[in-house]
Amino acid sequence: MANEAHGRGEGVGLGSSSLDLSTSLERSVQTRIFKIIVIGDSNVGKTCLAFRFTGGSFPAKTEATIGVDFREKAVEIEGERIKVQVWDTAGQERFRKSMVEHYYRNVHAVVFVYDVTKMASFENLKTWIQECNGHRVSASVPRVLVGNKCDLVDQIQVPSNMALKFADAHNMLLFETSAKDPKESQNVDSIFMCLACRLKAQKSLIYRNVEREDGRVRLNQEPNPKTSCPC
Ligand SMILES: Nc1nc2c(ncn2[C@@H]2O[C@H](COP(=O)(O)OP(=O)(O)OP(=O)(O)O)[C@@H](O)[C@H]2O)c(=O)[nH]1
Ligand SMILES: [Mg+2]
Repeated sequence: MANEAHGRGEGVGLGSSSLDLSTSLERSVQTRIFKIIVIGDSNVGKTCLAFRFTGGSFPAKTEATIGVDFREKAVEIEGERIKVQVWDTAGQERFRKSMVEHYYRNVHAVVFVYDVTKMASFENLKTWIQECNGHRVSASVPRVLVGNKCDLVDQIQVPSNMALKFADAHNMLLFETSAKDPKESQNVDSIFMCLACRLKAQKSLIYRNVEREDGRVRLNQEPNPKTSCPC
């Protein structure tokens, strides 16, 4: 595993000038990019989870996310180098409303987060799922549920069996973890790695056969042969 990148977007545009387009397309021929969005109430720990996965640590201080923060990490799965692009979204309505369309556009996987010490954040998952469905995110887009802040053992309000039932009903895997506890860091990694493995095993996203016609670059999508997902 290597390489971390980070940026902030209020107007969203990971690519930059058209001059760079050809180069970035060439690069995407070699490296697939999986866009994973992290959704949930404010203060549940979305930023900390994204930071733990991409940066390997717990941030000393966070502020409410405004718009979206992008973090990227290059990983290797079965010999293939893949970029996992984590879109860490704002939970607060006032910081997110102009951005929502961007979050869901071409998304490859969704991570729903609640705080195990706040029942309201679990109950609000229904609203987050509705929003996601309302943006025509296909049923084939993998989704996982993450209960964060498990280190606060004395304050847990959401029992595991309740979360598991909800996850089952929505066809999601459940991860209960802590962005803060260093012992949980592998568990946090496995949230994103599991999704990346599933995405790798799906058809999709692979761009081969870059063709140039009249100076224009065209990319053909090809199905990827099935690979096994470890989770
Ligand atoms: N104890 C504990 N605190 C956590 C954990 N994860 C995050 N926090 C704390 O929870 C607060 C909110 O964390 P953020 O990651 O900023 O929350 P967020 O979901 O990104 O919030 P918005 O950006 O407003 O949507 C911060 O004070 C973190 O330090 C955790 O696993 N355990
Ligand atoms: Mg945040």
